[in-house]
Order: sequence, then structure tokens, then C-alpha cells
Amino acid sequence: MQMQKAYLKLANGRIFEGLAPDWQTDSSYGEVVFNTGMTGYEETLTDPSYSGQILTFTFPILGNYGVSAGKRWESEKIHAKGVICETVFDEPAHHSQRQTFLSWLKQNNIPLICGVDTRELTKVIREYGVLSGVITTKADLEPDFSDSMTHDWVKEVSPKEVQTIGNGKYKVILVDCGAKENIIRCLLNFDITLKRVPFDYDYSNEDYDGVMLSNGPGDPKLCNQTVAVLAKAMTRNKPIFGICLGSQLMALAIGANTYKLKYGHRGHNQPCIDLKRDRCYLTSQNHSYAVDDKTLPSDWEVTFRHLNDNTVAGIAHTSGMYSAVQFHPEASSGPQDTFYLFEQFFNQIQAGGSK
Ligand SMILES: NC(=O)CC[C@H](N)C(=O)O
Repeated sequence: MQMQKAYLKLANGRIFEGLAPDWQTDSSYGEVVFNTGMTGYEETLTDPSYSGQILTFTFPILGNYGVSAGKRWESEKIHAKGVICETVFDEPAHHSQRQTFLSWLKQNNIPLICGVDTRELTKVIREYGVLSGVITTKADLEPDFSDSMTHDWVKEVSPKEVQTIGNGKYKVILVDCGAKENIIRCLLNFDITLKRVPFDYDYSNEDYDGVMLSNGPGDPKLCNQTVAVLAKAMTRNKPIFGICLGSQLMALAIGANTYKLKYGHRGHNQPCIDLKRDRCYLTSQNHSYAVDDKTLPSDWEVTFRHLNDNTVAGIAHTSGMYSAVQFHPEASSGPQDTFYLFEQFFNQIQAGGSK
């Protein structure tokens, strides 16, 4: 593939030079974040939570195992607004690869800049905090970063229609704010029928056995409709479990606060302690926001903490009926150590809430 000169221009004035494939003509704006995962570029780029973000991979090689026919994907397309990396390898050898990494980016029209010193860039993000950036092939582009952070991404990635999945005994509402497919795969290990609903769907008066609040992109404080329905559902004493954005929405629904971290947590080796079990787990994470534990009501507790910075990584109501984690127990990619949380949720569903 022929390459051309490309630039990553950051809102703080820093410019990184690199290379882009010759088909790339559009400039792409987004919030520049970094992920430290050593594998899983397919899962990561198809995670809807990355909508609006330009993703820096700190692992130095992308593309070495190609791209599968979708069996590892977390949704049907790439959601990140651009890819920043050190080296792209475009001659993969893997039994499940169906196309090369660069051809996949081209198909999805996702800009790339490679040849970037991602260690240096990561230091910039860690020191400055996440910031807007643009990948462009135009050396003279004067970036306009004015409207990059306030977009309602959940509305864009949430499904437009209700969908029923599976044929199990217990009915679980999946509030899909941009759910990773692996949450669905994990839930279908159990005797469950999933009703997958849009972010603004009112399920609070329906007959169900449990509710799963999905991950999703952007600022949780933009999700007023989802929070309002959730607050009603939380009066019914039926199990509710939240993942990542779901955890932040649960906090907002009980009147607690969320705030933006300086540069978030993104990667597969994020250490969290389960305070009840007194055990540490390596977790998969991808988030910018966190729950402020000082604002939790007195009948709520912190169940997990992130061991790198002591931020809240899980909350629960003292009844145990409502709980959520800031990390991804569905993993994909990343360690599956916390799958037991799905088992706990299913046990609660079987126990029947207040029935
Ligand atoms: N993966 C997620 O659900 C991310 C949640 C939220 N958008 C955040 O960045 O904190």
C-alpha cells in the first residue's frame, strides 16, 4: 500500500507527523485517548463506547493477525473516529483472518496515522488530560475543535427498535446504550430471554425478571431519559446490573454524581479489588467518567476499587438488588476473571427479586 504524509494535530498545539494510506482524504476530529491492551484491536475498535474518540494503541504493532469475519466484533462496524499507532503490519498470517487491517479501515472509512511515537503521545495525554485532535493529510489545516465534546453519541449507537434474543425462562431487559455484543453472548449462557431495548424505552412497568444496563459512549449526564426510566425501575425490587456507562447511570439515578477523569482507564490489565471477596482481579476497561463515592446515598456502598488510583470501580445497594461495575466483566478482549458477576446476577434473577 502506498502511504502519504499525515498529521495528528492536538488542541494544545502539539503536532505529530506520521503516515496514512493513500486513499485517506478526509480529516477526522475526535477526543484523543489511549488504550494499553496488547491485543484485541478488532474488539476495541468495534466497541460502540469509542464513538467520537480517536484511539491511540500503545501496543506497537497493529494488524499482525488480520481481521476476522466478524466473530470477534463487538458491533457491526468500527466506531472510533480514527486510529493512531506505531507500526501497521499488513501481511497477516492467521487461520481466521479474512482481510487485512488496512483494508478493514478503508472499508469503514476510518482514518489512520501510523509511525507516531505513541509513548510520547501517551505522555502528552497523561500530562495534559484527554484532548481534542484531528488526523489529517493536510499540512496547512487550521483545526476547529469547537463542537467535539457535546455530541449525544448514545442516541446514535442505541438500536432504534426493540429486539428479542434467546428463548430462556427468565426475561431480562437489556437497556442498549451501545452494548458490546459480548454482554449478550455472556447473558445467553444462562436460561434467559433478552429484550434489547433503545436507550429511551420505558420498561419500568413491564413484567421482567432483571435489567442489564449496558456500556455506551459519551458523558452519562447526557442520558437523562435513560436515567429517569431507571429511577422508576429501581423502586421495583428486581435485580438490576450495570456495566460501565450502566454503572454511571445507576449512580445518577440514585442522586449521586459522576465526573470526568483526567485520561480515563483503557486497557486489559486494570487492577480492581472486590472489597467483599478481598480479591484483586485484572479487568478490561474503557471509560472516561467515574462515580463520585462521596455523593453515594447512605444505603449504597462501594464494592470495587481501581487499585491504580483508588477510584470507584463498583457500587451496590445494601440490599444487593442493584449493583454495577465500572469495568467490563464480559471482557472481550481482555481477562475473563470477573465473569462470576454474570453468575451472581443470574442467581439473583432466579431467586426472583421481590416475587
Ligand atoms: N465503556 C463505557 O461504557 C464508557 C462509559 C462512558 N462513556 C465513559 O467514558 O466513562
